[in-house]
Amino acid sequence: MASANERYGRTNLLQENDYNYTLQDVEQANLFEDMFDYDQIPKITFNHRTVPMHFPDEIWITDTTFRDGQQARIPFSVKEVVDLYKLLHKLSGPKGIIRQSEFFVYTEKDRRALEECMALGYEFPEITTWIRANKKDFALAKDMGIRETGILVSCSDYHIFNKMGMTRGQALDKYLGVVKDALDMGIVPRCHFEDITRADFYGFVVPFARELMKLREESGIPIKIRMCDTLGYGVTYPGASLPRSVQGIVYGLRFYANVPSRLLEWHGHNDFYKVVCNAATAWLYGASSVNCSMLGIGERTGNCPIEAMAIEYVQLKGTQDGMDLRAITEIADYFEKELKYDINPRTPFVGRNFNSTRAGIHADGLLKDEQIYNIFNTEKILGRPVTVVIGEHSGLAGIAHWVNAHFKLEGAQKIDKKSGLVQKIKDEVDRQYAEGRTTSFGDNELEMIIRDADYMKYAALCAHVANIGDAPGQK
Ligand SMILES: CC(C)C(=O)C(=O)O
Repeated sequence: MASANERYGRTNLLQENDYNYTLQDVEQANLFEDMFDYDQIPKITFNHRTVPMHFPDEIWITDTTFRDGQQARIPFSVKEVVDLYKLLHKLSGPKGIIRQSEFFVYTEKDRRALEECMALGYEFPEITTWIRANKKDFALAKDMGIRETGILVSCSDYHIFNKMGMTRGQALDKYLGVVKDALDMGIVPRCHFEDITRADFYGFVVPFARELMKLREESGIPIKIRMCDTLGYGVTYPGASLPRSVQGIVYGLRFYANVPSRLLEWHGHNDFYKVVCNAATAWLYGASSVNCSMLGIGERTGNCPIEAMAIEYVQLKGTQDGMDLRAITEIADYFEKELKYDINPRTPFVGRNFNSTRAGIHADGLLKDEQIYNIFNTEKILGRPVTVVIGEHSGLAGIAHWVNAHFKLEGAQKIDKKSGLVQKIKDEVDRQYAEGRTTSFGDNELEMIIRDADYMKYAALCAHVANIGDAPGQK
């Protein structure tokens, strides 16, 4: 029998360009120990090769909350999946910016959640699955009316040699066999290239992708490649070398393996704080799709937060394209209230304090013109008015801003920092700090201070809020 090197060699591959990288069926694993010496912090190396940007005409987001996200928490109930899926649909909008969401189908409960979401009849996000790579699971997905499914095809030697105990040739044979099974059943395979940022790009990743594109050509079925930055090693610095260069990976798959943008998807993790920038870079260099989870839940430090990429989409495209960004706030509320999930208060776009200030000097600016200290009109776009947290340094301006926002006072109703009520609140706040308090004031506490300082005024403020149909209380 021909060796893997011969089988996947030059003659066996598409010949569209001069760079016909062929499988290097090496005897020893290449673990890139110059970059990844396990006893040291990994290194970012540079070969100073830069690649051109190529922003696809159409970009979108896919969701992995119910797969990678769910793996890192107590499993969701069927109702929770359905509720969250409805919010994803709302965020997605009619153009399907949140295009797909992947579901497990292992257990009875998984399948019930999937069926209930399918029964909603939404076009977006399309429901896809993630399955074990065997014929039984393919049949299961097919029977449930699933068009596309994810399959694990780990591609670094850490996985091929050290986890699966195979050679690259054996791994390639196995993966192609599984993909062929999916194609035989008429299912679109989404190949999850696990650990691509530690894989031999020219010796395994590109030759494998070329074989997949050959199968795509033969079958007419669009085989997708998901580039999985499993441990978050990807970097976006110009001239950084492979396998860590995000733009290098995307460019290489497009150019050396002829994978079209619409079949390329980036899936990152946040181990080195780079997950959002890496995903945006994947878009900018030619991947149409980035894979995310709500609030970035997922293994270890998590996945790329879907809300971050929804906002990034608008920044890059200059349009919301039908997305309802207020769904971001509803998702955050659902996680906090229904799932009892703690969101770090500083988390951009969803944390309690993402648009709040404690500094009196900032509050003073906010009182004069909100734009001075708020990133954008967070009330209009996300349903999150800018807030002031009352602490030791909030000052009269901060307290006045808090009263106006908390009791929803507009225009002439607004109270000024020189008002007697504001002074009384400040006196009490100062008194408590002078007695040794160190924490900031909660909304309820401040309400009680107002009630004790001026009961009639407090009753009038509460009546005002009740009249405009909302209870007081900032997020
Ligand atoms: C299991 C794989 C596909 C994954 O999610 C990852 O690499 O992060």
